[in-house]
Amino acid sequence: MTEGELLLKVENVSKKFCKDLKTSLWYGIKDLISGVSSSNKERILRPKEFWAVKDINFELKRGECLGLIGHNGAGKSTLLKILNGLIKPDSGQVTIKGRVGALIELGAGFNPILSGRENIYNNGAILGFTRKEIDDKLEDIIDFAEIREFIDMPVQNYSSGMKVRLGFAVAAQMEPDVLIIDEVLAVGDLGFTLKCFKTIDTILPNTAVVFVSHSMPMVSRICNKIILMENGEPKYVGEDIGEGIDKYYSRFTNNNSNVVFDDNSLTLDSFKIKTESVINGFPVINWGGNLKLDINFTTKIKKETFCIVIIISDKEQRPIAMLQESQFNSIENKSMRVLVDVSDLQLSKGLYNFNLVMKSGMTNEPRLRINNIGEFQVIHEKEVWQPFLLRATYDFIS
Ligand SMILES: Nc1ncnc2c1ncn2[C@@H]1O[C@H](COP(=O)(O)OP(=O)(O)OP(=O)(O)O)[C@@H](O)[C@H]1O
Repeated sequence: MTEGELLLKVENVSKKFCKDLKTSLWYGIKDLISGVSSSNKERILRPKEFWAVKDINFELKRGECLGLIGHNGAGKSTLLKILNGLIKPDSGQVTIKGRVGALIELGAGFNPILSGRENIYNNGAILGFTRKEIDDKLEDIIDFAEIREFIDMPVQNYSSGMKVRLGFAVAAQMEPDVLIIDEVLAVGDLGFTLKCFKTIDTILPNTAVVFVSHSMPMVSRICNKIILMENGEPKYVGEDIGEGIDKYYSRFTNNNSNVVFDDNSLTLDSFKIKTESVINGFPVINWGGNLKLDINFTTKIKKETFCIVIIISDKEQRPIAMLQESQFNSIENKSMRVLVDVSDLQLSKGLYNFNLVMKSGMTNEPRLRINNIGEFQVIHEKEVWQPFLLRATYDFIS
């Protein structure tokens, strides 16, 4: 076993499906009769057919983890099934060296009427282990899955979480060379998910992992390569996880700001993020640079003290930071302009948006709240997913 050894090679893999079953069956019969041998025919779409996976290429070495991301229906699971040999591609080739452990669909690979224990033996045998070898691993698998009480119950009576526990325990404890994991991990509870990530960290140096997920924090946590799929096609393939994730998020961005609350005591005229460059439609701020905002509004009531609150959220709408609040006194029907400056912005690389809240400085009651009022991206010259930096001083005492 050598680190860096090529374990998985995917060359020009494509798979087409048909949108309706009747036509699909008809094409199947036609193909059987005519014997589709020419690769040209395989690359042509007939009416109602579409590419679920199109021209995917990548290589994965021992110790590498590939994150496969994309919107619903992008073709990720189909590609995993091709890798696992469950589906034959229409064109292209998959070369795998060594043993494959896969956790693809809930309960897939298990016989529902057999018990958990019997299924462990079945799966082990499929992976090429002898009965004695499985005997030696059995206890570890049952312990890892934490389902000892239910190990002799038919798998069809297992809960979703129990199926995923058993599936991951078998896939990971059988020392696979290539480990394929679909979103299913999300079904496990937090304790089990954390345990799975710990296991992936432990086995990763000896394994090539392909990991499908919609959770970008999970992808950025474990992957060192990424493929973004869109309608079956690779939209980004590379080692800059941050760039792949940004491209994924930018597909879902909507520039419509969202007025959540408005009591008509002031109107927002404009909210501008002042930057020198714009990439892919987003204002760009260099990591450690200055964030400048230019906000214009008109106050409609007099003798009110307003408090301005600006919150920065990430693309999953989690609040990440809040700017220091500030107060101002209103004058009836008066336009006001406020310039905001935040220096040394050390947010991680990625896309962010602002929520703006104007509240009464006296009662704290909200007057106006607008979500997703402006988006920006933080970039960094390094290709790593830089975490949030906290300034610290170190006192070395000898
Ligand atoms: N057996 C099949 N017959 C016909 N179409 C199929 C079949 N399996 C998948 N598809 C279609 O292929 C496309 C890709 O599906 P796939 O399950 O690979 O997407 P995905 O990226 O895994 O999506 P999700 O994030 O929702 O799991 C979808 O349009 C789906 O409807």
